This record gives sequence, C-alpha cells and structure tokens, in this order.
Amino acid sequence: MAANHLLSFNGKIAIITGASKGIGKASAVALARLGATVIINYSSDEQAAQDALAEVQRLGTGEARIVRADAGTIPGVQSLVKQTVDAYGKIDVVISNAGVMPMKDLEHTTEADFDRTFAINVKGPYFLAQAAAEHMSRGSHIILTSTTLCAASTVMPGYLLYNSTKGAIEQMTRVMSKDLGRKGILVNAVAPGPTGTELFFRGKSEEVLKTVASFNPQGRIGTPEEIAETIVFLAQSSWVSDIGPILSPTATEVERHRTVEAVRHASTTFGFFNLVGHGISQTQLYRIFECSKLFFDLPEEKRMKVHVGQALGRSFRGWEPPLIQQHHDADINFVETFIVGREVPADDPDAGTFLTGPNLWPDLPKEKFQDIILAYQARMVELSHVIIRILVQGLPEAWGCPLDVLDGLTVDPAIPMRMLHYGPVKENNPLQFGVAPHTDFSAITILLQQPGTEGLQVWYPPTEDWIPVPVTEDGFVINIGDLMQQYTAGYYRSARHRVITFSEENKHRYSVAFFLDGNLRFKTKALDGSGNEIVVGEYVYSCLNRTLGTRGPSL
Ligand SMILES: O=C(O)CCC(=O)C(=O)O
Ligand SMILES: [Fe+2]
Repeated sequence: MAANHLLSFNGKIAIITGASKGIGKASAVALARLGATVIINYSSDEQAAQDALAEVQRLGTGEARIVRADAGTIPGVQSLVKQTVDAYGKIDVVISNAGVMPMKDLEHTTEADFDRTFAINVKGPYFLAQAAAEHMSRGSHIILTSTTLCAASTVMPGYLLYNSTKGAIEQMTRVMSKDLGRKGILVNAVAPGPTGTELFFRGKSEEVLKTVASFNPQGRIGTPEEIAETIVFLAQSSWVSDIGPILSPTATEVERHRTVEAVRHASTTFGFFNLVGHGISQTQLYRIFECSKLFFDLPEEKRMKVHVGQALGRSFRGWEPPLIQQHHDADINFVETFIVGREVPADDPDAGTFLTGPNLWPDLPKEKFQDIILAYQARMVELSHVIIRILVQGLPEAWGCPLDVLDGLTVDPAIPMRMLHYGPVKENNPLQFGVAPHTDFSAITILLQQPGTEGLQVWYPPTEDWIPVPVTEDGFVINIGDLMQQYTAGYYRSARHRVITFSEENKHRYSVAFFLDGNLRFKTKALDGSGNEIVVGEYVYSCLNRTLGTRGPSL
C-alpha cells in the first residue's frame, strides 16, 4: 500500500515547460519519481534536455519524453499539446515553468525586450492553458509560476520588466481559476523566492548573491528541489486521499504526513474528498448494495412493517418513504431510505432515547441482510476513527490538540446509516431533487456511491458552482459535517451538497451514507478553545428538528 501511495501519479500525464534545467527539471524528476509520465519541454539546449531525460529514466518509475518547442509562441505551445495528446490522449498536469529574467529597468527596456519577456512569461502560459484545457478533465491541474516579493520588497528597479510579467501571472491565476474552475480544472501559481537555478545565478556577483540570500528568512537561497515539492503538492489530485500510509506499519513519516496534508487541504478547501487505500475489499464493500436492492424490492406492505413510525421511542430507524425529510419547504426529495443505527437492545436503559435503540429488521434472511449490514457498519466505525485522527493531525499546530482529542466521539457512537434509493426521475423539474441542497449535521459522513451512477454535487464557493462528485472505484466520499465545522471553528468546511438524479433513462441509484454523529454525551469546546461546550446529542437533535418540518415523525 505504501508503495502504491508513493506512485500516486501513476498514469498521469504532465507537461512541464522549460524542463531541461532548474525548477522545471526538478519538478519533472519529482513527478516522475511518483510515477507520472513527464513531457520535458525545452527550446534550445538539447544536451540539457537529454540529461534531464536520462535522469528521469534512471529512476525507473515514470516515463518521459522530450519535446522541443518555443513555449513563448502560440504555434510552439500548440505543437507541445498536440504531440502530448497524440502520444497519450490526455493531459493531467500543466506546469508553465519556462521563463526569462532579463535585467531591465524602465530606461533600458526596448520594445523587443518587452515583447520577448511577455511572450515567454505571459503569452506562452496563457495560450498553453487554452490549448491544453480541452484535453484536461475534472481534477486536473494547471500550475503557473510567479515570484515572491520577500519581506520588504527586495525587488530592485532592474527587475521592473520581469516583475511586470509576474504581476500579470498572478492576476491570470486568480481569474483563470474561476474560468477553468467551471470545468473542474484547478489553477494555482507557485511563487518561489530567490532560487538557485542557472537562470538566477546568471550575471550576479558573489556580493549580490550574498545580499539576496540575506533577504531570505533562512538566510540562504532556495533550491529547485524545494520548489518542486510545492509543485508536486499542488499537482496532487485534491479529491483523492490515500490513507494507505496511515494504516501501513511500514510507511514512512513523510508518507503519513503527505496523507494528513492531502486530507487537510481537501477538508479546508472543499469539505469533501475521495478516500482510497482503506483496505476494505471490493467484495465486502459492494455487498451492501445487494442488501439495498433486496430491501427496496420488497412489496410496500413489507417495507411498511419497518416504517420509521414503528421504531422504539425516538430511536429513529427503519424505512423512511420519500418526501419526509425536507431541507426547505418547497423542495421535493425523491429518495427513500432504510435507516440502521447502532444496535442497542430494547432492555437497555437508554433504549428509546434520541437515536438509540434496537434496529428494525425486515423479513429477509439474516445472513443476506442484517449480518452484512452490521459488518459494514462495524467497518465504518473503525474507519471513522482513523479519519477523525487524520483530521485532528491536520489541525493548526498552535491549537496543540492531542491525537486522541476527538476519540470520545467514536465510543458507543450514534451512527445513523442511511441506505438510500433514488428511483428513476424522468421529469426535469428544477425543484425536484434526489436530495435538496444541505449540509450534514454529523462530524463526518462516509458515503459509498454505486459505481456507474451519478448525481451527487458539491457547492464550491470560489467559483459559485455545483461540482459533480465522481464515483471513484473502491473509494468513499468523505464529507465534513456541521459538527466538525463547529469543533474546528470553521477550519474544516461543512460543504453544501445535493443529489440530482434526473436522467432520460430508467435509472435507479443506490448509495449508503454513514453519519458519524458521535457519542451523544461527548462534549467539548471548539478545538481552538473558542465558544461554549457542544454536546453531540443536543447539537444533532437541534439540527435534525430543523429539517423535519411538519411531516416528520415527532422526535
Ligand atoms: O446519496 C448521496 O450521494 C448523498 C446523500 C446525502 O447527501 C445525505 O443523505 O445526506
Ligand atoms: Fe448529505
């Protein structure tokens, strides 16, 4: 599993401009080390490109090829894209790294200097993004290169022209991320400070280098490898987090740290991520859908026997027909649900209290239904414990949270699990949702989507867009719920999401949403120390009551 994680760029195609030297070369090597196929673009130094190619090939992990093209011209970037797509059929990562750094102040800039510098540093990246975007799918990345103005601006008038181009790149990044965000392509920029590349050393005296190094908080000039690490981080698919290294006893600290970082990044940015590397076999995973089908195929009178109204007291479990739970008065939710909770015997003193009690089991063979569902549920409790700990490790260090700070959540937890069935919806009515826009009340939700179906979408505020959440084979969708957002004072985002299953075909969709609400008596303040204590039971009760409207069972 650890090895698998190390090769997290397996099958990914990355174009890197100006990759024969410096930061571009270091990025090509770093990505190839993780399994990527790298397109090493260069414009003039054939020997350096061959050396970079050889270095990548020596790794024996990723593939590579060199492509000569002038990354500062439109025909150049178009040819680069064409050669890549002809060979590999797609592009996953574009790193616009090629650049020039002439020393030109206002007085000494000629029109030719201006045009050439803007062509390589701005025009090339602009049109490369344009040419590449149509071959890039959701979750792919474009990374542009800016520059950092450290401390009090260290930029001397001599770099007026160069820094003008980098200013353009920064604005381009902001707006292009919105433009391409609509297609799910992520656009970022790295802004290295003084970095020890050949381009940087050119024309600088020892003395100048010393002065520049002193501007850096660490008193030294950075290395291309350090910048490449950031580029690799940005190029990682933010939707997918592999928790293999957390579960594997042989994984290194670096690998574990990478998982924590990926989860932290996704949870602060989207509030959603795909989780793989959980170690649960495909057979065990997908058997739960056979249970769903068995149940929802039962005739209505058999489903009625386990109607939520039959559940003991306020334990809230059993069959919930469509239309009960509503998030807004006007919306219609076309989903029916079979709810299973933690099995608490009827003679337990707490049985019948909120979310606590025995499950209602329909007239189906125990070994084909109940046993499989409870085994799945047990795995989800274990998995939720692992995820909670990863999330705790991703919290700001300044909060000083011990690893087990939220462990109490997973002790005898309230775990309503909704086995969901969306019948065919053929009418395209904007108010007709599988599930209307909402956030979950839970700490976290572990969702399993049926392969081959679609419909789940998440709201992404920066681009004000609903983004489809793809089904990852063998993967879970994890989302941060309201309770976790409260605990982390908003550091992790509880993201709005919805389900739309409208389709011309007669399509059913099944999914299973496991909500870790947590131990109902567990209480803590927000982990940054702010606010009042939150008691899980009280919190979830108030959230649930809000959405049930007048049609829900009284709790
Ligand atoms: O079915 C799904 O994919 C999501 C369901 C959901 O968001 C929910 O039940 O809270
Ligand atoms: Fe949800």
